[in-house]
Parts: sequence; C-alpha cells; structure tokens
Amino acid sequence: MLEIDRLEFRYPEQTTPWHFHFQVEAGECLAIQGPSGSGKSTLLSLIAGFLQPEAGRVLWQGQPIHKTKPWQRPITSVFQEHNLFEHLDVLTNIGLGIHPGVKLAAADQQRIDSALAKAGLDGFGNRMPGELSGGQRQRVALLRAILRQQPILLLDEPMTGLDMDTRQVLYAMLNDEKARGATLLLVSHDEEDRRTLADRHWNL
Ligand SMILES: Nc1ncnc2c1ncn2[C@@H]1O[C@H](COP(=O)(O)OP(=O)(O)OP(=O)(O)O)[C@@H](O)[C@H]1O
Repeated sequence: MLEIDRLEFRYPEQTTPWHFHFQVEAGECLAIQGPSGSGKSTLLSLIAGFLQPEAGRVLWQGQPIHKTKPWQRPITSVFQEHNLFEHLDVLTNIGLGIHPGVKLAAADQQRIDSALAKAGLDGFGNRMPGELSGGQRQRVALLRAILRQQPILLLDEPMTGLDMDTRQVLYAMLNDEKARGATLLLVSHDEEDRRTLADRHWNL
C-alpha cells in the first residue's frame, strides 16, 4: 500500500500549505482531482521525490520513502515534459529504464520491439527523439514507464496528444499493470482517462 500521511507542502510565496492524506492499494488506480492550480502536479512531484515536504510522510509497504533519493524509490513517473534522452535512440531510451547501463538482453529487446509495435511505433527503435512527433514522444515515455514494471506509476496527463486508437492500446497496457499489482496515481483533465483507468477519486 502507498500511504500519503499528513503530507504538507508550500511554495515560498504561498501562505497556507497544502495538506495531502490518502492511501492507495496495490492494483488500484487513484485519480487526483481538483481545479487548475490546486496542486495536483505538485503532489506527484512530492511523491516522486522531486520536491521535499515540509511535514508528513510517504510510506510504501509501511516503510518511509520520502527521504529516499528519487531514483531509489519504487516509482516511475510520466510527467508532461517527457524527459527523453535526446542523444539516445528510442530503443536505448526505453532499455535504460529496464537495465540502466547494461546491454539489453535479446528477450528485453524483443519485449521493447513488441511494445513499440503494439503502440503503433513499429520500426521506431532506432529513431532519435528529435525525429518524433509530440504524440510519438509521449508514447515512448509511457512505454518506457510501463516496461520498467515498478510498483508505483505516477501519470500526469499521460494521454496528451494521442488519438483514441492509440489510447485504447495504452489503456489496456496500464490496466495490465494494475492487474499485475501496480499502484497508479493519475492526474488527468480527460474524463475518458479517468473513467477507463481510475478505481477511485481523491479531491484536492
Ligand atoms: N516551482 C514553482 N514555484 C512556485 N509556484 C509554483 C511552482 N510550480 C507550481 N507552482 C504553483 O503552484 C500551484 C499548483 O501548481 P500545480 O502544477 O501543482 O497545479 P495543478 O493542480 O497540477 O494544475 P493544472 O491542473 O493546471 O495542471 C499553481 O498556482 C502554480 O502556479
């Protein structure tokens, strides 16, 4: 279980801090809802470890992780800026998430090729990120996150720029992740995303 325990945070110019408190079970997707500017992306950044809380804790399986370095947390994030490595091709971008710094095994390479094909990116493995459209970059970022198979997936507007056919494929992949026991947190203004993926909502 992921527990957000009385987490508090404020930006320097903010007078009253935000308070976040909820739990998400393994295999569950919680949609974080609230008006624009209410702190949804900030909350995901706190859980990912890109921001430090003023008070409170983040617990995974009962263990505090809010002081752990972002890359050591059992978490993968897909944020609006996709953070692809511009000097590495698509295959390496995705592969690094699976085995950082290690040459990909044939089985992993096959897994990536098959995921790319499913998401309509057949043969894109050797392309550089600069040669992709916005929607194609978004798909690569999502596939990279999904194939990492971390216990917790943080998704901030994950389907931006994607057509409905591609979304259906990615919804199915994300629902498979839930079935495998992954915990998902979703921030999305898109009602279809929330309807298809979320089991529960938490309002800010
Ligand atoms: N680095 C920052 N420094 C100061 N204020 C910030 C910073 N990042 C975000 N904010 C402010 O914090 C508030 C919450 O931002 P956040 O992006 O978390 O909201 P959100 O709920 O995700 O909004 P949206 O639905 O529009 O994406 C906004 O008023 C924003 O201007």
